[in-house]
Amino acid sequence: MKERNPWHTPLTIFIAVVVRFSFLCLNEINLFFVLFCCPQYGIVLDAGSSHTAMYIYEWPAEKDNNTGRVEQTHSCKVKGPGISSYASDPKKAGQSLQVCMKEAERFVPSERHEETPLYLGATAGMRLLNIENSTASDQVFQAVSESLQKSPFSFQGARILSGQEEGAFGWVTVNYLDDRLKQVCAVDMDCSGVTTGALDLGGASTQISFVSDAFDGSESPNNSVNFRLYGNDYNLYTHSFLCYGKDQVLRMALAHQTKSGPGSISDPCFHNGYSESKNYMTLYNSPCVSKRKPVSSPADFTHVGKGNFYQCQELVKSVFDFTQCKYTQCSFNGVYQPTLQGPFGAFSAYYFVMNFLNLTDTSVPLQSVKEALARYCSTPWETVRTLPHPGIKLKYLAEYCFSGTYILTLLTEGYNFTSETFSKIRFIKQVSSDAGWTLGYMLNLTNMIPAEAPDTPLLPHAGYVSHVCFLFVFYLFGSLASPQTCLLLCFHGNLVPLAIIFHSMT
Ligand SMILES: O=P(O)(O)OP(=O)(O)OP(=O)(O)OC[C@H]1O[C@@H](n2cnc3c(O)ncnc32)[C@H](O)[C@@H]1O
Ligand SMILES: [Ca+2]
Repeated sequence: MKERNPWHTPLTIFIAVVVRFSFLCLNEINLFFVLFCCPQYGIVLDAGSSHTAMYIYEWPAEKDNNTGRVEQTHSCKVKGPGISSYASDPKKAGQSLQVCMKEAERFVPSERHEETPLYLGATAGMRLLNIENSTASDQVFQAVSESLQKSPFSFQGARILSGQEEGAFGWVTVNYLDDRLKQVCAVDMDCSGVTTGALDLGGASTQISFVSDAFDGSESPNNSVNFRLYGNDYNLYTHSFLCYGKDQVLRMALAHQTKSGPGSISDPCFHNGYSESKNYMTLYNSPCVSKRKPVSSPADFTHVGKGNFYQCQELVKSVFDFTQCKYTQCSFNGVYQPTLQGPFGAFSAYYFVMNFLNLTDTSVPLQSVKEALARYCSTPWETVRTLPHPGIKLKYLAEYCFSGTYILTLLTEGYNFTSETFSKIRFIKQVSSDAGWTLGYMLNLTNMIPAEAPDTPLLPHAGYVSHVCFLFVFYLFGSLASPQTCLLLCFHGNLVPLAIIFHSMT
């Protein structure tokens, strides 16, 4: 007769089961906490030409974040102009960021402050200041860096983004938010058609970025950016036009009209009845126009509006150079551009302006959009000014006719969108997070988008919860049924030492 194992008593079996449960619980609770409890944070300051904005991003703490769940949880608009405007008093540039940084301290839990990366990226305003006066640009960076070093976050540096980076990270953001990057493409299958192009219109520069079959980078390597994201290769076309943001183009249009130094101009891009005195020095105080300053002019000129969209369109066209192109095809100013392809997301000023004008519906024929804008431009300034527009600055109100005309001219004459392809554009402000380069920049710097697709996709959270519940129930019933089943289940949890104990008991 087989001798009874002295360990095989109800008490030892009970203890073993309890120990096993504890291990299982610790294991699963640990994973549960990693997934649900302790999010991580990242902060990006977008130091644009017109203003600075702070964005706080949050994501689950799991290491290989390929779940596409980085979310913008808060944003803060810095009061005052962009940091490049503080060239004559750089300390103020640093001080201007403090209110938003204090806000960040409240929105990121204090126990996470130290490990939260903080980045500042500057765009066209600082690019222009750097061209104009690199010492002043260095001093502004010094001041903002000193100010950000005082924050409790892990400051990772302040730098100027190249135009190419600005365009490429804007494209990454749009496609990440649209969930376009994780689509699995079969070998030799073309994945380019499934991405969204990005159109960003700032105050001092504008970017166009898209994937095109017709572009392999060979014709114009400077416009080519290669990405490998989630196992897919992308050869992105991107170009940034410095001075073609809407504020600098307005300067160029005014410079065009004041090149002979008159005391008054009649501007078709401003409403009839608009009349403002403007300063020549202020107008020409930018590298985008400084070379064109008239040799003799009074201190000021009177800027008078005459509200004519079609004449405004002709004026705006004069800021583009369509005469030279050494490539097979160009957009403008001799810049190569392959044939447009795919849907496009247009954000920043594209959205602000078209949204104000009620022209974001691109299923409306392009001709009707132009007619609507022509009607708006011919509205007297007195009517526009006195209609209720809560929260809209008077300066923006005065400029919407010009801005809308510039946007349509840039898209159609500049980038070659036609009546057919215009409908492929979506004017967007947000897709859960704001559209812009900041999210793409942070995803890149924190290595959040893997080059290769993961072998086994992570369990979605709902799946994870059912997994834990299933294990508990399965294990409980199995253990109650027999110690042998209990032994078998021990291996499931890879708890080899516990399994050895069980083995000695049976
Ligand atoms: O990219 P850069 O060129 O550095 O410029 P930025 O980052 O400062 O530019 P934004 O996208 O923030 O804004 C683009 C332009 O839109 C203007 N803007 C912002 N809000 C607006 C609104 O509600 N209506 C009209 N224009 C607006 C702003 O002054 C800029 O001239
Ligand atoms: Ca910008």
